[in-house]
Amino acid sequence: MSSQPLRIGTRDSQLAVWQATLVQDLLKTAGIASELVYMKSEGDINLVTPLYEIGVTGVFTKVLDIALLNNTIDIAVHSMKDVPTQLANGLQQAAVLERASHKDIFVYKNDSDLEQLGFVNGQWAMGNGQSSMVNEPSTAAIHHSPLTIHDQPFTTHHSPFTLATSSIRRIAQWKHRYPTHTIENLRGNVNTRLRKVAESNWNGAIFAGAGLERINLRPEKSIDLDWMLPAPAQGAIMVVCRKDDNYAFDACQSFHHEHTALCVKTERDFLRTLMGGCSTPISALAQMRGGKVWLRGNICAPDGSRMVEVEKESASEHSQTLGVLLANELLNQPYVNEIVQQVRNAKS
Ligand SMILES: NCc1[nH]cc(CCC(=O)O)c1CC(=O)O
Repeated sequence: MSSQPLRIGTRDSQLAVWQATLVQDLLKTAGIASELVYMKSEGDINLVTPLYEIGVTGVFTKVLDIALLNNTIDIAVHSMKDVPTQLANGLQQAAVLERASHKDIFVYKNDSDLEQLGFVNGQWAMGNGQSSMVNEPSTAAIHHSPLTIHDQPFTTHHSPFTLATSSIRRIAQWKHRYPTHTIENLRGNVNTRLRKVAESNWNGAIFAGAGLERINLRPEKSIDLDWMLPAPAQGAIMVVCRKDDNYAFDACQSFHHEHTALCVKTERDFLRTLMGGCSTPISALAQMRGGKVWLRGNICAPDGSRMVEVEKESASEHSQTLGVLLANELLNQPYVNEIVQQVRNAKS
């Protein structure tokens, strides 16, 4: 149908352009011509009223959603963790790329800071009440939701420590582990945030490992936060197209990564079942293990005073519903409804 190049919409940050260029290269490998269309995520788009009706949400994705629906681009490339769990009406997922690192990382100034965080001899000390590191989950064959209620912080010496991040999810998990630390706001794209950290007196800041690694900006002084559970779909890239656009959809199938798509779907089902919307203190990580899907997820009180975490492994026939199942198990645990209420109140 189309001999015109596919128009790939992207935000104009370095990371967004890198991700869109990756998709362009993959399309080229599949013999499909494309071009990049750059958009500002905060533009002066005069469509405010219809937005609600067409179901557009998401500060990073809105402009590209509208461009798709207005037929000025054919596909949009997003960091999947920024995409609302409910896509705008008229749009569909065309592909999910193979996941890069899902981890949050800590970018720091001085090696002595690591000791203060309990990272000694190349290992994270466990806080009281902490279970295994999230990136080394238990390998028991099948287990049904062994539950851990984490309500005791990691304790270390009480020197002042300032962490910079604006993510509710990262703040909550950090405060849960280090309740005495000070948190500073840090906004902007990754380049801006790295610069602000370098110019500040803060001890350090948290970034998504994938974001910095993709554009070769991961500093030497950085460490994987193996105890922190990531945002649902962190490290994955999603390509979106119009629902009726078979050409664009088909064009993306050569790089659709089935395992990644199943894992991030599971994480996003977990998130959606607990609470619609993004920027919540809800974390989740799903991984394929010997043909099964393993999922761990948690919700934190925004002030870090509590964290409730659950995990479950599913035979493949149940993998489509694992995220919903685990979220419902979490909702039945003590404190969770209370935390959900706190989060809802904080958002409205
Ligand atoms: N919310 C911003 C955002 N969205 C996606 C990434 C990084 C890439 C990814 O997670 O896939 C980042 C930056 C960060 O969290 O440090």
